[in-house]
Amino acid sequence: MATLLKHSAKYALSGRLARLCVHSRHGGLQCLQPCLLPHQRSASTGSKILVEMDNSTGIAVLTMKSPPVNSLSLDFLTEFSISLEKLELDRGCRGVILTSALPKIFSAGLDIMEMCGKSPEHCGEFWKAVQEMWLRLYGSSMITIAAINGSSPAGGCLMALACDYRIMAENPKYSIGLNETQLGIVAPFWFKDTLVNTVGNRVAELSLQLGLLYSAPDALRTGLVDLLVPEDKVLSTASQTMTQWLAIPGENAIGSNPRVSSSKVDLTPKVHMVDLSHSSESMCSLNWIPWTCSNRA
Ligand SMILES: CC/C=C\C/C=C\C/C=C\CC/C=C/CC(=O)SCCNC(=O)CCNC(=O)[C@H](O)C(C)(C)COP(=O)(O)OP(=O)(O)OC[C@H]1O[C@@H](n2cnc3c(N)ncnc32)[C@H](O)[C@@H]1OP(=O)(O)O
Repeated sequence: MATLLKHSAKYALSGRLARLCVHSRHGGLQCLQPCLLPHQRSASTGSKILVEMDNSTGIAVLTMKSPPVNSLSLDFLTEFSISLEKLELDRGCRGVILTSALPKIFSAGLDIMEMCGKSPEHCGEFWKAVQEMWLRLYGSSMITIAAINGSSPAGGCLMALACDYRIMAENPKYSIGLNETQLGIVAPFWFKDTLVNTVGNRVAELSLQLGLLYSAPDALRTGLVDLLVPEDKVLSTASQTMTQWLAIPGENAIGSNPRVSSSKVDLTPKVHMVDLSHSSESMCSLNWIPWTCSNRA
């Protein structure tokens, strides 16, 4: 199943990303600029994402750096998916740590401005980009660890949930959760599935119905995150954890598919790209998103 998803995700993405790459060669899209650092490290940075690859460990750190709150705009999501695809294609990269460069914020979730008074075409494109981000992260054959060093509501929480493991700063001021209902939105079924896979049915049910945002300690209690550590240890703990995970036989294990993360087998919700974009268009044309309505009033 994971292989299937991975291939279908790759198929779904390759056309779009290929187009974007061609586009970028003509200068229309932000280009990731490679540069070399000492100790077998390489880095590439776009305007919203920094990717640092350590070739000696096979671990890449993908740092979101889009002030003020790393909101998931169309540009952000596109750059994110391109960065992840590049790592996926790099046979030397075996693990990705996702973190934020911003103080106090991991990601504020979907960019509210992308959902205000936009055309159905833009909404469709935006929503497709949200799906692509999720497919790419959840279906990744690399080990993915979220180093959650700040608050992470809604789509930010989804990003973390799409990773294999979540380490959060033990700051009680930081919160995380799928709070969509508090905003008058229904979390799509694949948000729900991703949450259920992590915390189980009952916790997911309560979380979604009440739109709960959990403090870091409560997130640990419910299983929404796997580990709390002091804020200044989030990244180093993520690296140590990644090293442990990478020591588990995977690529060379008997009967395994190369680089397919076994933890994801049979857990993958089925997502149909066309169905979801279609629903986003109809929701949009119905002014279903409250921000859209209030902005037009
Ligand atoms: C029409 C739709 C088209 C297609 C979609 C189709 C279907 C969709 C169907 C369903 C979608 C359901 C899924 C939704 C998932 C989501 O992610 S919805 C977004 C939810 N996000 C939030 O609710 C986060 C809101 N923000 C916060 O809680 C806080 O800002 C945060 C804790 C992140 C940070 O707090 P703080 O440090 O105090 O900062 P400020 O609140 O002062 O914010 C600083 C500036 O950042 C701006 N900002 C905050 N969040 C967002 C955001 N999500 N998008 C864009 N901008 C954001 C905020 O306005 C401040 O800006 P300013 O300084 O005032 O200019």
